[in-house]
Amino acid sequence: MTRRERALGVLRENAPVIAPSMLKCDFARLADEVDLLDAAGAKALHWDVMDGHFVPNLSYGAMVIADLRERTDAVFDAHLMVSAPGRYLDEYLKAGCDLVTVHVEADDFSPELLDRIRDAGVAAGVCLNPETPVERLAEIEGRFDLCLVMSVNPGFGGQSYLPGSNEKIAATAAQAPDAIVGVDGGVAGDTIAAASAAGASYFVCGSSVFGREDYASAVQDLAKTAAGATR
Ligand SMILES: O=C(CO)[C@@H](O)[C@H](O)COP(=O)(O)O
Ligand SMILES: [Fe+2]
Repeated sequence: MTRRERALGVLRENAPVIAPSMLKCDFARLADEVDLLDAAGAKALHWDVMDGHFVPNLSYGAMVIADLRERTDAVFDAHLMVSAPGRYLDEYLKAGCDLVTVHVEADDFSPELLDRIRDAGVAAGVCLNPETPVERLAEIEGRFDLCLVMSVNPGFGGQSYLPGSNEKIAATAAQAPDAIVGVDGGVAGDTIAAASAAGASYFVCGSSVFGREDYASAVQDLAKTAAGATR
């Protein structure tokens, strides 16, 4: 079984999936945070990679992700907020990521970039910034497994969920019915139900997990709220 097949199985069988955004964890205790999330039953960990160019912030890269890979079986999702994902992609594939998500707005984005991810046996994700229309998905139809709708401007955790994000989720689900629809930014107890009702099944949650003492109840409460939403 490829990493792609395993990851898509995990995300579909466990939907709605809460993926803690590691940007918001305590970096001084990074390995412990991964262990705690593993014990909390997190099915996916979302690694926000930032180059200080595509977004005005820096985070961590493939070497850090690789060193944490063996600590958990959770799906490793690398969200590449970098201007040149094509230049660095191989490092993330080698680091053991199961899902690699690239932005259509990146300088070297191309449909072939998504093919490279899948050819490596890894699930291909595509991400849309808030101002990017869902029509951009038409040119890459059938070439991605997950579409991540940014519900904040990328670069920082702890921002507020942008109005219009749920309409964008619904439009994405209509445009790409075979893909998993994810949402990233400001997803919390008061926003997750409407996002779920709009069609999202993969929820990146930073502050709403790491802001809680007990990660297991945070993940369970968010998943329960998402699952209880009616479409
Ligand atoms: O990609 C990003 C930000 O660029 C996100 O993954 C955030 O890190 C999510 O954090 P919260 O908004 O949930 O606090
Ligand atoms: Fe992210």
